[in-house]
Amino acid sequence: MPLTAGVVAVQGDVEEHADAIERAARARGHEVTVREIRESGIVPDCDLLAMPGGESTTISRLVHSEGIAAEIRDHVAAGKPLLATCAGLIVASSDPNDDRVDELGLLDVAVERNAFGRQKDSFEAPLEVEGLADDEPYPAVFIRAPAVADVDIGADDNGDEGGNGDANAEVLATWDGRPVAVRQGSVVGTAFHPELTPDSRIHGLAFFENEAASVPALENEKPATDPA
Ligand SMILES: NC(=O)CC[C@H](N)C(=O)O
Repeated sequence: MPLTAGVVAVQGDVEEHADAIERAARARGHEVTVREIRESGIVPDCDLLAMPGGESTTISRLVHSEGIAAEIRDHVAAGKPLLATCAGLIVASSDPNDDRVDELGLLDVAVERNAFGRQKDSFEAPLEVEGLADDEPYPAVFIRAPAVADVDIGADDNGDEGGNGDANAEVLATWDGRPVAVRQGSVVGTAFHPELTPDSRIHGLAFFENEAASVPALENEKPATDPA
């Protein structure tokens, strides 16, 4: 059975995420169909989900108004993998430190928007990322990126449904002393844009090498831990 992947397509690098998902999946012997998500009704069919960057206030407004927010929460509650990048990480967090963002509360972390300042609007950094298929630094592209300000802040305090079960958020990578990649259960969040490099190891980590996430097994499968 081919996998179905969804990319939240209200804003951001939708095609680039779709390409990275296809590369990561095919390298592991999965066929994958990628669907763009602009309205409700698609997420329930998806095995994997990516929520791209863009502008977090806009993305959060649209995922709620289109009825996608509740479906993303159900997806995560079912243990299916979600990769949330840059503004997607802000929206997935439990505390965006900004009232204009209506967060999903899927990662028990607080974030700081635009944490790396104006001078460094965008930059590339070689990151050591825990859990990658090999030890090569990951070439991470940061664009007006957030950072994680606090890990494990517990359930969100605004009464939203969601949260991420009993798992703790763990830091997978830091830059400049600040956490920039985190994982909690089946959710991986990055402050950077893994879709903007040819290196699909972050997509591989989020979707195929995360033991806490459920992805349908391949038929006649060798274990999905085989590095690509
Ligand atoms: N590249 C991005 O996704 C930038 C995120 C944006 N600075 C925000 O706070 O929403």
